[in-house]
Amino acid sequence: MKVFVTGANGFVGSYIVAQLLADGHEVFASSRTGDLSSFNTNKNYRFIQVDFSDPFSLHDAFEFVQPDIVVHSGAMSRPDDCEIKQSDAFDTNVFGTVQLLLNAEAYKSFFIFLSTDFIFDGEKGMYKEEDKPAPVSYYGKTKMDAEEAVMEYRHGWAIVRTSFVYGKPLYGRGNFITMIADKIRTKQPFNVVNDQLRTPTYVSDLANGIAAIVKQRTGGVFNIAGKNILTPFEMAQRVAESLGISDHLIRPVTKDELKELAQRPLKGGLDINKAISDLKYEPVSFDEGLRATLR
Ligand SMILES: NC(=O)C1=CN([C@@H]2O[C@H](COP(=O)(O)OP(=O)(O)OC[C@H]3O[C@@H](n4cnc5c(N)ncnc54)[C@H](OP(=O)(O)O)[C@@H]3O)[C@@H](O)[C@H]2O)C=CC1
Ligand SMILES: Cc1cn([C@H]2C[C@H](O)[C@@H](COP(=O)(O)OP(=O)(O)O[C@H]3O[C@@H](C)C(=O)[C@@H](O)[C@H]3O)O2)c(=O)[nH]c1=O
Repeated sequence: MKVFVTGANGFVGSYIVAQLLADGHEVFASSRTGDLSSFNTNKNYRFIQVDFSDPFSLHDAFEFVQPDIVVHSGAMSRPDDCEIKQSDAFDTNVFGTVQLLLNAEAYKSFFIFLSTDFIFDGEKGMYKEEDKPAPVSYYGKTKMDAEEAVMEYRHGWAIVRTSFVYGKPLYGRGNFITMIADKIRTKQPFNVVNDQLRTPTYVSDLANGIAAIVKQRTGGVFNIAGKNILTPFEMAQRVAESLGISDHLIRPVTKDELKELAQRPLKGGLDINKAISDLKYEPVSFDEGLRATLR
């Protein structure tokens, strides 16, 4: 299959590209800036630098690729940035997604969209696919709006909701786990929130789940996340145990003490039973994911 992947320079996107290449697909990786990967020796790999919120360059990219499948991972993915730069967040996360859908329509591409547990309000927790979105941040609102556009698409779509992705970056940005491991190793004082609940997702599991959807072209909404629910402080404690460091300076705080810019769902977390039954999704435990991330 010819697969067009957006956000390929990103933390998650780089793993999606690696997995699809390993599965033998022809991968057209795209990002706004230049290729950061070392995949260019692979005959099934091409890189296209394109801003998906620019209709003209995107039209040329699609005319060149004519993809069977689009995996749209690109986004303005930091909730605090989205809260303060809301027009940029809308242009990237909503308008950009609509531009991709309009171009995909011309080639009847199957469309896979990366979404988030941040579309929920965090009152209930452990959300199922059929639960009603009610975002508490502008980032979450842009992803909910983009989901609505994807659901109008007529040539086959899947929405992959995930949460708190972690792992060893290939070349994309770091993540909470790699950041906190550094604070623990270097004994830096750091306050970590202990009243938010998340289902941390090992990045290779997420890429595997997406690869299963690419292979089967299974339509619908899927929660692809980890199987354990923890607070970020509990995760930090597990990181310290995994590193065998007890004299670290990580301290628990409440979300009100942390004073994050964007509001985040208190009880996040995604129920993954549908992915387990429909996609044969089998995520590792958080401790297994940590070992792979920290080794
Ligand atoms: N990481 C997480 O914990 C979670 C992530 N998600 C979702 O998963 C997806 C991937 O997240 P993640 O890998 O962490 O994000 P990153 O911030 O690591 O990567 C985002 C990517 O999007 C690209 N991008 C942004 N704007 C544009 C644009 N206008 N045109 C082209 N490319 C653009 C960036 O390109 P460049 O670097 O070249 O500028 C970058 O490659 C996102 O949709 C995010 O919302 C959902 C839940 C949790
Ligand atoms: C910076 C900072 C964060 N934290 C906590 C807040 C948060 O719960 C956790 C992770 O913070 P981050 O800013 O890395 O991630 P955050 O933006 O909270 O994570 C979100 O990312 C986007 C893309 C999503 O879609 C969500 O699913 C979720 O993964 O760390 C602290 O406890 N102390 C700190 O000083």
